[in-house]
Amino acid sequence: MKTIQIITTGGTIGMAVDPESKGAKPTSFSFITDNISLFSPYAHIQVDSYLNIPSPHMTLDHMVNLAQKVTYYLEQPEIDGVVITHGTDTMEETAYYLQHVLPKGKPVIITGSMSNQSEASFDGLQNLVHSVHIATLPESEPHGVLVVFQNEVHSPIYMTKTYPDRLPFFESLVVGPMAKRLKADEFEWIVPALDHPQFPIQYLTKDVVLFTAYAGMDRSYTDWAIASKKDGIVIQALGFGHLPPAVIPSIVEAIQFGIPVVITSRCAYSATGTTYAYEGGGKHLEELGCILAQGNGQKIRIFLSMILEQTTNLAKIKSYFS
Ligand SMILES: NC(=O)C[C@H](N)C(=O)O
Repeated sequence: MKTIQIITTGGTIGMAVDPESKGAKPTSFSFITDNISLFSPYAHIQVDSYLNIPSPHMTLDHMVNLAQKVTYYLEQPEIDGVVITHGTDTMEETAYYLQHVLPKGKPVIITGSMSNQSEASFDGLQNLVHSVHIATLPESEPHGVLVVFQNEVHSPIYMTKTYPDRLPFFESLVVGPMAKRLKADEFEWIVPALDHPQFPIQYLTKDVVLFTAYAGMDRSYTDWAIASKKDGIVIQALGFGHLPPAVIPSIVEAIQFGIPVVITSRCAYSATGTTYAYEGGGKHLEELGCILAQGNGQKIRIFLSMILEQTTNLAKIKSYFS
């Protein structure tokens, strides 16, 4: 029988309705030990009640400390895999970070819930049992970090929270889920493990900001980023990666100051390209020294933060995005 280490960080899965405020707040994870018999067909579990915070409270420091804790457990010969509970709001950022920094070999699964423990629809127990099961499967091993939610298994590279209030909650836009749980304990593995760079970093010390472009945007956000000496700027630009002309002089200044400016798209199916040469078009932005990136803004921000721990050379930074 395999041993799976559960690490709690919080999220709705660790919440119940607070009688005073009548809203969901962090409570305990005792539902795990109360339901141990549901886990025992798959694995022996150990629970590290590490944190119980809502995921909007997650910081880069939390992610770094979590990665260190997960690494510690992965290094223990008696531990076969790790399952992390996490709030769904920023789950994609933490999952993406962990995927790029953790050693490969043993599965690491991230899960949570959309209903809290006071609701009849509480989905945390099911998601957690499925996650423990998936952490024991050899098919999970090449993937490294996976997100398990509502009978689907996702890659942190593509999964994103698409609906805050209804199914499917999470989707892997472009590729779809890596695997689906078809019925009791049967899985269909659909997409092979994806390639991605590994960063041998211990810390995230850089301050990278993320803006969304809009019709009529001016240079005030980017000017503020320059004046505040931010280490990097990511802009979810319009369409295929385009910006209003009023932003451009500030972008030029940022690049002159050595601040990398990374352009992604505010479209749900985010992609950028050099189709347009007009002022602020993708071709023009690239000529100015902007880096065109594929992926959503919140993940590109984590990606740039990791790269900046390795290099601040603009050409080298750009090579990570090719
Ligand atoms: N479903 C959830 O977990 C949402 C919650 N606001 C969180 O991210 O912590």
